[in-house]
Amino acid sequence: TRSTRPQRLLKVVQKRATRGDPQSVISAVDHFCRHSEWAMNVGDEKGSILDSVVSELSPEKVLELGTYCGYSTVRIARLLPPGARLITLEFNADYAAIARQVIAWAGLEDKVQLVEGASEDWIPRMKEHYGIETFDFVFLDHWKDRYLPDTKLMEDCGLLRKGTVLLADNVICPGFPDYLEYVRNSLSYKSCYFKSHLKYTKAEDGLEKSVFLG
Ligand SMILES: O=C(NCCO)c1cc(-c2ccc(F)cc2)cc(O)c1O
Ligand SMILES: [Mg+2]
Repeated sequence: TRSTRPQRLLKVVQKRATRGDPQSVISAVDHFCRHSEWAMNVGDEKGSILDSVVSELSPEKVLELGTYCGYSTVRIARLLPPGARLITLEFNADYAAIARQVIAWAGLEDKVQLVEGASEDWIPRMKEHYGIETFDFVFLDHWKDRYLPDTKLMEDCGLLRKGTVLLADNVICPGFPDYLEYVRNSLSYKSCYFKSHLKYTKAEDGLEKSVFLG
């Protein structure tokens, strides 16, 4: 049977990128998406906004919701200080299998814990399973109708602290109106919009950065 798009993306990474070199993995995926097939990763333009937010924060404890093929996982993990940890949750087993190999090819497996399963099942277990008190940075890039319930769940589980930064992909496309309304109107968040484009296209998209005020 025909290979899947994530499988073809992994092949390109293993063919074009150098083992242990995260930047070459990023470039290989960008090349694949720009010249071969569109894929739903954050892309290079929004990716550099993600890079600047992570670099500025230098977070110790990071949560990513929605791994897909591991592109943003690699973008984030390559910028983390020594000893920092990234936990990434992926519901789709096929995506998780590919992402593990992409993360390993980048040589970042020591910084990244990929957890397969539903975010609503795993968020309540972060403390007991992974010894996490609170997260410094959360990247939301999973099912758009899960952004708001999972954010409320993180609040209820005490996983956010004063100053925790939430960065959400896809403000416009596919979009998440309920989450946007919440973080922009809640007194518990200071929110701002980084305008960009849907990866490798002219369509507008953007990232919403929201700081939890406690
Ligand atoms: O569903 C998404 N993510 C969760 C599953 O991994 C997702 C979708 C799209 C997208 C798709 C189809 C289209 F026409 C436009 C955008 C883009 C993204 O950045 C995304 O994260
Ligand atoms: Mg996205």
